[in-house]
Amino acid sequence: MIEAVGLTKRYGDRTAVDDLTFTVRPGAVTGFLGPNGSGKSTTMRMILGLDNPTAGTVTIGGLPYRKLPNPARQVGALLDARAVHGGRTARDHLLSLAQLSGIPARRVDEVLDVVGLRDVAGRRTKGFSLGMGQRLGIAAALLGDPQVLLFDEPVNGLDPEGIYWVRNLMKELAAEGRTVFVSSHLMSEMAQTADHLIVIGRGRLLADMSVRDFIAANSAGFARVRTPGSEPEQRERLTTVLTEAGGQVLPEPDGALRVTGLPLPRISDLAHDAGVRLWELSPHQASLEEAYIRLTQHAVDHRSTADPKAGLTEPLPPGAEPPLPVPGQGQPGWFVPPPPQDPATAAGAVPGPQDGTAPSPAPTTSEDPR
Ligand SMILES: Nc1ncnc2c1ncn2[C@@H]1O[C@H](COP(=O)(O)OP(=O)(O)OP(=O)(O)O)[C@@H](O)[C@H]1O
Repeated sequence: MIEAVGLTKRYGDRTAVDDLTFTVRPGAVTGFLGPNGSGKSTTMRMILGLDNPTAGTVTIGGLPYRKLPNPARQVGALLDARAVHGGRTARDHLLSLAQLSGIPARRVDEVLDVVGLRDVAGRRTKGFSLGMGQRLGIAAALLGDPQVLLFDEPVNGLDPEGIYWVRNLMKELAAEGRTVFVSSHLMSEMAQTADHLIVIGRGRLLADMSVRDFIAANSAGFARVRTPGSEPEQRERLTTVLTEAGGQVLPEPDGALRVTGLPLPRISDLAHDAGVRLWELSPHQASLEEAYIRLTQHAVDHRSTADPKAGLTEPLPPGAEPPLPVPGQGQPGWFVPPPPQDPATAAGAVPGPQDGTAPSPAPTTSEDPR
């Protein structure tokens, strides 16, 4: 188990990690998510004793990393797969790590098998592809058969087969009862790998909840409705009746209407009663990726000025609902699902700096299985 309490790191006047409190439990894959520069690597380095916190503490199994009796046997980490002596073979690299930590040499061949590098174990690592380097880094993390594993962006540079393999490996390690903490800036990746999510933005905690709760709290459903394009008055009439019936209606750039707050059969009945013909009435679900973008949109340091999503940081007029996205359709400024309506369903969501409230750790419900 990893426990951070009030963890803070400042570099000069730059606060990289800001008062983070969270727990990473065994038996689950915990995804550590945040935009570029949000403080994920800095947090991981502090967990591993490579950086000293400016304030707060972080412990592994109750002890700071540097106080662990035999850290390599208890904690394995992949931080930077390129941090390898290129003149050494993969086997020699792992052998030297094993010797440093008193790990038997036979374990090297075991981990080479696990990561699928046995056939190239005698090759110098400077000729390795990015994916082979990642596999070697993962082998090094597994060397001491540790109970706690940290992986910083482990699928970077991997092909689809490699990504699939890493995903399954993480799940297997967690199923064996290990603590698996994996950073990524890709929500789509984490949604498929992680059981639990810790989301940060500009070093601050934004969410600490299960993937299931995150989906329940952030996936928004909506209906897409289209009337005959040559009859704009039908579209206007439909907008009026749907709004009067309590729906929220937003025009889409291609002429369709996006409707929330009314079930599909009700939309159909209202259109029929108003004498409006429908050319489309379809259900849609806002994706988790879009929910993640909404959560972190005010915590992004670097944004392309040519990015059409830049529009989503524009403040909405008072009382206006943010428009909903259509998955897979590029529509400027239309990417963000609304926040969950019922605060009870958003358990674990932590107020972020964007709303001016102080962040606080999420309530935890599950017991430490160890
Ligand atoms: N040694 C350092 N000196 C000064 N600033 C640093 C140092 N290390 C990190 N930072 C700053 O701290 C912030 C957090 O960086 P960090 O690398 O932890 O983010 P990250 O979430 O891992 O980003 P990425 O997804 O891009 O890897 C950034 O603004 C970074 O520039």
